[in-house]
Amino acid sequence: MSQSDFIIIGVSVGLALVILLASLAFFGIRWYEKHAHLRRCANERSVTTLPIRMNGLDTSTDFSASLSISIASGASENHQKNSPFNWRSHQNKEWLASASGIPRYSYKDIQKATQNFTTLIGQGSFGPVYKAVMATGEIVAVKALASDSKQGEKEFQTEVSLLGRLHHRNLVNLVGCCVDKGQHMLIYEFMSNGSLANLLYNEKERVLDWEERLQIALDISHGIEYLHEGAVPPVIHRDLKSANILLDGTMRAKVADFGLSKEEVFDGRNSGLKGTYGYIDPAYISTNKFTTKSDIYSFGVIIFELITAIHPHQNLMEYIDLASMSADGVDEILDKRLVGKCNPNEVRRLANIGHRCLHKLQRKRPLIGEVSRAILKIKERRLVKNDEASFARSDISRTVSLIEDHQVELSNMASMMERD
Ligand SMILES: Nc1ncnc2c1ncn2[C@@H]1O[C@H](COP(=O)(O)OP(=O)(O)OP(=O)(O)O)[C@@H](O)[C@H]1O
Repeated sequence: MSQSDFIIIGVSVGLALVILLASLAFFGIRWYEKHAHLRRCANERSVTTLPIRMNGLDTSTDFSASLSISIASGASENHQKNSPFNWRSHQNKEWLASASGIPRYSYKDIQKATQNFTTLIGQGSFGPVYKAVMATGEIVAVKALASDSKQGEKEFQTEVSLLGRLHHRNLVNLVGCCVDKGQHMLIYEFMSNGSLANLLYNEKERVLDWEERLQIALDISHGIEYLHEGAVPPVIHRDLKSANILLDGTMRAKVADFGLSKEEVFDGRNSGLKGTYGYIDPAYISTNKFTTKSDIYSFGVIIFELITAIHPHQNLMEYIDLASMSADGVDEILDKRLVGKCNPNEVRRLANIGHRCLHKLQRKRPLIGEVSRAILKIKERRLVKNDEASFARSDISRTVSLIEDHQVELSNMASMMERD
């Protein structure tokens, strides 16, 4: 090999090495940039999908399990006490409202909108509820936290954090809040037809017909479906009951009272269990584990309230057990005011869904998506039947008009023959 060959080989190897090093450097930089970008995206995503923070402390440490609305546990209470961002501090209140994206109103705004708090429409465990007309003309409901309510303070915080990110047509929307002059108030869209409990049990109210009840069941189911399967992380309501279902001016139902579940006293002792007597999943009472299937149980109770108009405090469970003994057992417990005014097959189908929701084993209860589909099917069957009926009706009218045409032709022919 000549010297020039060595030079050529040397230069080639050198060039190849330079190209290799340059490529390595290029791909190295690209790889680093890509990963840095992914890390940035992941951080942004964790902020948007896990936006619930308590007292300035991120509560999103373990969201592998469903987030319950009563996240204000003893542990978080300790955080509250120890945190430099104690929620009572002014800065944190500002942060809470602005971070949740909920508009904040001053005490004066609310005072004016409620005509100096003279428009009382109800009283809950959270405090009084007022009807209000905001400066924009929007009609709203204002829940004022009773100043002596410790439980309410936690619930207020949960409600603002949670509802700031939850929006669905079957959830009562939080449209604002007020943290001013030592007062805490939640502002909701106004539900002019009040609660389902009032409509079912107040004799002064008009009777809800079967179609309305079926639609209400479907609306509630869609609201829960959004909480369990649409929200990230999933949300368990924990206090589903007919008093927490509100109806708007067109009788569409929405689920209300997130974060407002209260502790119930059992057997005279504070058991620490959350929810309302008559609606609580018995499996939760024995295991202390509240899952989405516990909400399903409470919804099962509401389904039977819709069918029977019997309140859970009036032995509803015993009636349900009786009804479960035969396929048409539910006919016996159907709201008297609906007898002869609804399709018994539809009632039985809805009762069947209710029974499945009330199964004593949580794992045997359906998921909410399945419940929604089953209720929708009842409504769809009716539509198909109506279509068939109208189709049959249109068939008859077509036949009648054909006969009429033939009659006209025959009489024409007869008159022609007469003429001939
Ligand atoms: N957004 C709203 N629009 C119209 N009325 C409302 C609204 N929210 C609550 N109300 C009415 O105010 C009353 C009290 O409601 P609130 O949710 O405070 O208590 P509750 O659900 O009845 O009971 P608890 O607090 O014990 O669960 C109810 O009669 C309800 O009909």
